[in-house]
Amino acid sequence: MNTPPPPRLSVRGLEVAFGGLTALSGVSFDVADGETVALIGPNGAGKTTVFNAVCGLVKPRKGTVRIAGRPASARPTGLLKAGVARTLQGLGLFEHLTVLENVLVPLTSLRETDAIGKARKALADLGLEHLAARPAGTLPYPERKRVALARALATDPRLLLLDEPAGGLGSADIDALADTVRAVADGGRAVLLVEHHVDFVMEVADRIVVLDFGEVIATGTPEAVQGDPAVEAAYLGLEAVGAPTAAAADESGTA
Ligand SMILES: Nc1ncnc2c1ncn2[C@@H]1O[C@H](COP(=O)(O)OP(=O)(O)OP(=O)(O)O)[C@@H](O)[C@H]1O
Repeated sequence: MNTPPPPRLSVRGLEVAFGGLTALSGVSFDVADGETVALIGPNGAGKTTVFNAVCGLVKPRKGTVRIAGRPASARPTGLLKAGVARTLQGLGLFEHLTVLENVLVPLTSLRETDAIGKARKALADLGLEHLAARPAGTLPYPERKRVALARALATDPRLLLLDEPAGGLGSADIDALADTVRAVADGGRAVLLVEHHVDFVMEVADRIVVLDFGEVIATGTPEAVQGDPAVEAAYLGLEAVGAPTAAAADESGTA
């Protein structure tokens, strides 16, 4: 009998503490090849900490993170080798380098011509080729955000981690981003994203994992999660699944 291959990403029983604060407790979920999973939850729920644990930036007190069945590496080169790429909330671009040079940064281990070919293809895929020679810092925010995504995609990741990819974008850019994410997953890659933008999550996610106070309170399709009473309660009575703003949280606290 053939054993099925392990999931691209498998998180099991993750527990992370910062001093006396338990930021994550018993967090488990998988992401399969070709699947887009969104991690959502109110502010401070632990979403970024999950990302950081997957990338080895925080050390779990308990639990495991496996990439295609192997323990995840804590080193950037190890992650690259394991086919993991991540975009950052702060983008992390080198503002004085050109767009092309930024996309080349994770490709330094390749022969120069191969690296340039991959970088140019990633830029072309995201409609950025004409901006290749521009210093990244001179571009408007949506373009800079696309450069960061191109840099991650240029590495041909098997697992793409997106930290608030829709944040700060207008609706046209969000639609284009949704197309890109769908194309990435349709190409067989696994995508894990942290996102506050409800409509975007509902559109691109195959599955949603909802965190609250560091624990998974629901997992399922966007439709299932949207109607889950525990999720509604976590969002303090907001009508739909989404990130409560500070104002919304205050209002519900005084309601
Ligand atoms: N380096 C750290 N040191 C101490 N506490 C931390 C650290 N990083 C996160 N925390 C705490 O861990 C908890 C989870 O934080 P995390 O940033 O993962 O939440 P989040 O769901 O990503 O929130 P947001 O939506 O606001 O980005 C919070 O209580 C936060 O204050």
